[in-house]
Amino acid sequence: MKEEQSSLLLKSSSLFPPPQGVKLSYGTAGFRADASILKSAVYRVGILAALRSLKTQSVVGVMITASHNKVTDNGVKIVDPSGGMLSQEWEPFADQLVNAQTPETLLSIIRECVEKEKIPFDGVQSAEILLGRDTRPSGESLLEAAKHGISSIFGAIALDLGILTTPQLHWMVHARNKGMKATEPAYFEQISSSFRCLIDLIPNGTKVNKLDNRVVVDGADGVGGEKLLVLKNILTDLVNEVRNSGKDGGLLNDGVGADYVQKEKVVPRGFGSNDVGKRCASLDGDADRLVYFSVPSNSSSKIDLVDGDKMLSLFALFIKEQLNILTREGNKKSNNNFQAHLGVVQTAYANGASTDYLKQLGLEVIFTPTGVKHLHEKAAQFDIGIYFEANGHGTILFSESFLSWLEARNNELALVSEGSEQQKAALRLLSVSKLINQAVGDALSCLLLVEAILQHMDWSIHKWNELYQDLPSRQLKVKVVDRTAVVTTNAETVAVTPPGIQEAIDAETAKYPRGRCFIRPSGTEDVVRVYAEASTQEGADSLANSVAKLVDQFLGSGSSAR
Ligand SMILES: CC(=O)N[C@H]1[C@@H](OP(=O)(O)O)O[C@H](CO)[C@@H](O)[C@@H]1O
Ligand SMILES: [Mg+2]
Repeated sequence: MKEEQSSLLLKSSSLFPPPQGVKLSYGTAGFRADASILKSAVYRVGILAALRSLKTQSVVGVMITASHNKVTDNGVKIVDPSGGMLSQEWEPFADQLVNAQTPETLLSIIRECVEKEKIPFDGVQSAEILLGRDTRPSGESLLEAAKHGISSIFGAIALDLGILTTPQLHWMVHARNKGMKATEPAYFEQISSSFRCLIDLIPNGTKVNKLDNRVVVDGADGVGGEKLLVLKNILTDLVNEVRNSGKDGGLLNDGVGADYVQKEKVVPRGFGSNDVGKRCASLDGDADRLVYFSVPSNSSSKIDLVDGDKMLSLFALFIKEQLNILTREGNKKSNNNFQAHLGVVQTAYANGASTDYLKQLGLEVIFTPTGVKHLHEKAAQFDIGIYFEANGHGTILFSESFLSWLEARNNELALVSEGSEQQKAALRLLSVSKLINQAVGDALSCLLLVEAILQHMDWSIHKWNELYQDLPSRQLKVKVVDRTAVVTTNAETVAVTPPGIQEAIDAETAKYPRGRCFIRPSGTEDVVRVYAEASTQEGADSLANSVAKLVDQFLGSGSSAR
């Protein structure tokens, strides 16, 4: 590393001293903490992003968001050239970099990484980083810190894209590296035109959302609400109303948003008994999660939740149907056949009833630890891989080889049987692959796909919800002295430490019919999470409470709270 580069790094890093006595770690989705202590971390992530871009000789992204967390929190994560999460191999380096106490240690860690990773670091190669942030008030100054980090690497360029949803930034990084247009209008154009294609391909052609039967969306008072209003202007018959759009002064994620709705199973602010029977949906604070819900007639605040597992089931059913049409009878004559391997990926938080349902459909179901980075990696191993977290974060990945086969098959069918059911099925799958975000779970594109499939099936939200009945479940958070004392294995379903806790959980679980329970340390909050399922709600609640007490006993003081 040249002398000028080293002194530039020493000088600029001295402007961003790390907070004393704080250790941050690159958790489930990057660094997250109270925004007031994040400047130094974000500055250093700027440096890291520039190094990653040099290493991969591609465009990378930096997103400043704390998603569903409270408005005073913020966070930062890197988007890899593929549009996915930062390669997990680089996470330890991110931790070291962010926790280095002095500019000199920081410099020596950078030097080590440059050497180990053989990063072309001569100031000749250039790095390019796309920057985005959500609507948090702290976002602007944190974004400036990221720019400082980037510009402390010679030849690195930062492109500030302003306020974006997290999936928009992922989509743009993916698009840029594929040589496609990576702008917000290009994003909206792609998702809205592929949505229109799906609608045009609805059997018998005619169904369009009746005006009084359009979805009502809770925007979590965040960036998703703002962007959905843009989409509403492009697809005028899509959404009935966007509430909590962030424009009317409501506080981000405060009694609103997908996380609140999914975990508390109550209506978000601004919804109530007037909404009985309507199809409602909720985005999270950075619009990478989506859940649906309806308000039952006997209640003003309780909801019937349609979560990520149900979305996964709906998508799986639709894709499977299209694949069946494409490969049935008349098709066998074609020399151009392909047995597409369709698989689904879930985490331990998936409702047990959803897993049973997916297996009944004949699908291969794989489990990974929590966090999209794990699910995405597994889903990418299928020709078509669908992954969802129960909280509504997920997408459908199509392999390059399947897509090229599909394009060729579609062209072949267009010649021999244009407009046939087979060709329509091919076109539907092609449209889904363009509509659904190939980089990461995306609430806006998932909303469009759900809306298109419900119209295709001519299903109400109730009919969709009846695909299977969720097993009653309960989630709790327990504050403990040191959550890292909990170490898990088997896709987080078994706690290896502290010793004896798993046996105690098993003994408790065995008391409940259809009981299932696990604990794990959160990667985004300073808590241990408890998840319990049982055949009744009382059972699930009581199992979760007993296990929360065990966590308290084994891990030291803290109060358990929902
Ligand atoms: C139970 C739960 O919902 N956990 C969420 C939450 O992670 P934790 O590590 O559980 O805090 O935030 C992650 C990032 O948004 C998301 O991927 C994950 O599913
Ligand atoms: Mg989110």
